[in-house]
Amino acid sequence: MSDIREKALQYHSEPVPGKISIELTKPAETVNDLALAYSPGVAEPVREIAADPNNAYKYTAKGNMVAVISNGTAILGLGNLGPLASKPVMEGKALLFKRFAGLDSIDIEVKHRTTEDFINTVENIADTFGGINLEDIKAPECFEIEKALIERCSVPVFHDDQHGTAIVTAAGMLNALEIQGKKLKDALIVCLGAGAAAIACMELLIKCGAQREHIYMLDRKGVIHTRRDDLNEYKMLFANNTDKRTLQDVIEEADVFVGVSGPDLLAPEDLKLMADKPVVFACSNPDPEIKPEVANAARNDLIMATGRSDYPNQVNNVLCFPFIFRGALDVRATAINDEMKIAAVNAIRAIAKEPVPEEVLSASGESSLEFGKDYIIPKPMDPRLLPRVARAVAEAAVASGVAQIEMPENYML
Ligand SMILES: NC(=O)C1=CN([C@@H]2O[C@H](COP(=O)(O)OP(=O)(O)OC[C@H]3O[C@@H](n4cnc5c(N)ncnc54)[C@H](OP(=O)(O)O)[C@@H]3O)[C@@H](O)[C@H]2O)C=CC1
Ligand SMILES: CC(=O)C(=O)O
Ligand SMILES: [Mg+2]
Repeated sequence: MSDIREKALQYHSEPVPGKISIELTKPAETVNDLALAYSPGVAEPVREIAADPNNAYKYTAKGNMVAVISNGTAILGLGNLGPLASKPVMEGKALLFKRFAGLDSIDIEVKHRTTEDFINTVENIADTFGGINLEDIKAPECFEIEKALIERCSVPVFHDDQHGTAIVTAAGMLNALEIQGKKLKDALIVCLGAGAAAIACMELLIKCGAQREHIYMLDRKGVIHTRRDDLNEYKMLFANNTDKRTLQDVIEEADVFVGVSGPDLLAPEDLKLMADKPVVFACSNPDPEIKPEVANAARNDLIMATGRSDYPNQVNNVLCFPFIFRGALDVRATAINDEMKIAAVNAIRAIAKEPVPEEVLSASGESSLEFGKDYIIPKPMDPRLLPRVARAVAEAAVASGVAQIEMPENYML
């Protein structure tokens, strides 16, 4: 067994299987405790909630609880391996919610026959939670699922692979282009992948200033162009009127490569065709579109990021989802809208430009980190992410009218 395989399997199996458990927040030792926790005392909050559903926030764990829900159809870049196989990733997301934002989270893996079955299942359990984080659901079904659930649920529903990835990609990209002396509005962009992450990343980059006609998107069949007759409505939005057909055709003189597709799909020869000072985000997990050591051997003027923790510049939705849900739940936002997403982009990118705390250096095994080629975006364990991103998101929710309560006094200060 390889070193990482052996260590990972041991980590997941010992001392107890899995990565999460449930803890009690109230005493449950005596007859009196049980008379409050269960029968007869529990009837009182039941009556309160039946009279006003908002009382669930007062008397249950709902307001601090996020469901991580998947059907296992796009588990990282490993593909459609089914709901049960996605459980380690979903437990992992729950671990990250708790570790980074103090949010309780439970993973739910759903078997279903039709897309409508999945939507109904989630809709029917949504009120139990403060928010729903959809995860690793493949395109194009993920778009229909998220849209239907946003319409039908009163708690925020957020497909992390779309919007969490897009927020972190936009934050990292704006910083990387700034370091390379380029502007997003001028950048020629190649996006390998045309699924959940790709469509959302490109849409958010456009909202941040990129030009749609400067983007070439590719799927398994090559460049997405107007003469193809096999495009779904989401890919159609990125169809270029062009004669270019292959990755090699479009990557020539490109400023930016975003990979949200699969492993080892960008060859060093392709990378050499890019413009001076390119930005390469090879974000497929666990294996990127090009390994940093291969990319850096091919040219030395690039900024390189991956989705992994073991290389510099981790562009991964972990930098977003714990904090955006924290902010959303703390003002009881009914949705996570564009204003909240852009607030998260700006808050994340600003932190990378400030001196790095000692504890982050120590947790990263680095003696120094400074805004530049190898440090375009904060590390996930940076303690400034929680207060800064959550506050920015909560303020944006209040300002944009989706918060159901006011900003808590001195929130995250
Ligand atoms: N770093 C991060 O934070 C994140 C990274 N990702 C990574 O992005 C990747 C995609 O995830 P997601 O969008 O959720 O999955 P989807 O299944 O929704 O989309 C996958 C897309 O990749 C395309 N693709 C797959 N293989 C190839 C190939 N050989 N050549 C060109 N295109 C290819 C598919 O093409 P087609 O449409 O033709 O099938 C599809 O458009 C995964 O590797 C995942 O790990 C995702 C989310 C977050
Ligand atoms: C990071 C993540 O969510 C993914 O690769 O799917
Ligand atoms: Mg994912």
